[in-house]
Amino acid sequence: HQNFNDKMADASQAWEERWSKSRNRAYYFNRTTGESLWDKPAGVEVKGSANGPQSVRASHLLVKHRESRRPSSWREENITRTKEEAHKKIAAFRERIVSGETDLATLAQTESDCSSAKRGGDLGQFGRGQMQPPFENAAFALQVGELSQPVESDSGVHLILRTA
Ligand SMILES: O=C(CCc1ccccc1)N[C@H](Cc1nc2ccccc2[nH]1)C(=O)O
Repeated sequence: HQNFNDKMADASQAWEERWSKSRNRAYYFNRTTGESLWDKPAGVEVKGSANGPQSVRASHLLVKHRESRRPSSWREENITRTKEEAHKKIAAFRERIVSGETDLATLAQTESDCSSAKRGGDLGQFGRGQMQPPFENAAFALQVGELSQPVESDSGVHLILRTA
């Protein structure tokens, strides 16, 4: 049988992050003891579950176009650019971010066609099932700090930065 110290060692390795659909927030579950905590337990490493993270935090810059689900935004009452023109704009924005000339949060504030522009594109933390599938799949595939390639959704063309 395991002595006390071994049992404690196992329990400290067993924390994993999960997503509460009811509360729309992450929580922490210990697979060894079965306990759940809302706050991240201090001083222990929390693994994403085996199949990737349960939730991510991301910011994005959206360029809408004439085929967007809602071709209007705080920036532009009636958006008429073509999808091709939107891709050109997004590619140019991505180049400026990758070159280090600016960053996504700064650009999103003036250029993003999403209301999150005011918050530097920050969408907060989200779990699966909340965002449009192409956006969700791209965001969940990013490492923390990684900038996506251009991503198309029904809303338009996005650049996504995973922040947590
Ligand atoms: O849906 C929203 C609001 C998103 C939001 C979430 C959390 C905080 C702030 C904003 N805005 C749409 C544009 C839009 N479409 C999206 C699709 C996926 C992710 C973000 C998106 N933003 C629009 O304005 O048409």
